[in-house]
Amino acid sequence: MIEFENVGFTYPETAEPALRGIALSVPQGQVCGVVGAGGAGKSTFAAAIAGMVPHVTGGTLTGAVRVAGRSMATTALAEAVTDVGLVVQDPFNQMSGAKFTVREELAFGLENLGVPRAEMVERIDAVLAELGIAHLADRSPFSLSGGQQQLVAIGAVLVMRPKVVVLDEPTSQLDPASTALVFGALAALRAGGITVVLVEHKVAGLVELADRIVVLADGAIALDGTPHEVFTDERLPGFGVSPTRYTRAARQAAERGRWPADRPLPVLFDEAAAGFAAPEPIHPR
Ligand SMILES: Nc1ncnc2c1ncn2[C@@H]1O[C@H](COP(=O)(O)OP(=O)(O)OP(=O)(O)O)[C@@H](O)[C@H]1O
Repeated sequence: MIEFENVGFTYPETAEPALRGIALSVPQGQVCGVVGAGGAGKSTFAAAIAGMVPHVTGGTLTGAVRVAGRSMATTALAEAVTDVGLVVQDPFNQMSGAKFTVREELAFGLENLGVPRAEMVERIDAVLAELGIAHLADRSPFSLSGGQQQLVAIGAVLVMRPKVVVLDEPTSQLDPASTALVFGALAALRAGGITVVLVEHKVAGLVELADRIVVLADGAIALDGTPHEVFTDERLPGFGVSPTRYTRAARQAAERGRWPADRPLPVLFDEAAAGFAAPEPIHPR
């Protein structure tokens, strides 16, 4: 669904490329998490999938980024929105600012596309139900919590029925309760079979949601694997990404012979609890 063919990108008036030699293929329905240190290129990578790089940023893109077989470099942004939806950190900035209710906010992009009224209502009702925000339909978007606003921003993307949704740190400005709302919405997207690319620092949520994790470092792919492969990889801290506290604790325990040798290191609490509760290995005297 998403193809990067040896992609490099340099912002205007900068010397160092922000992306280098990126080659990857994200199949339809996959949830791909993206992590990496500050400045590693995560936002640039996300923006390249949505065509903002290079259409909005300018700069020099080499190689090809394709979504659903279409090259994003030659697809007009107005057309790309039906293929890829982009959700960014700050929900406030994503509001049209012109609309009085959540329902009208969700109608905004559809009106621009000229979608017939009856279909608009159908699409909006379906998305409100999917995200569990039907009760907010007649509220002003500006009266909502940050988490609710982010759900509206995700909803505004979903009504366009994109094939791919890209989210760049959608929870970074949110408190734990709002973060939980957004992760709930992402789980609904996942269940709906949509292809998702999620740049996210909150590892516990990411590990539960993602099928795959890509680690970016200096604009290149440093690691690419399942959440367990990547988050238990000893090289991870070298790329500026911390393993979870459960992996760290179990690794220390393993060094002291106190983690079952046949058990993979845990990433999440439940796996750690199960490993620590396992019977002590019997040491021959
Ligand atoms: N508009 C821009 N113009 C010039 N350089 C930019 C621009 N945006 C980002 N960069 C540079 O490109 C590189 C990658 O930045 P990017 O924002 O993609 O990284 P990131 O991994 O998302 O970082 P963070 O986690 O801090 O958001 C960095 O060196 C950054 O300084």
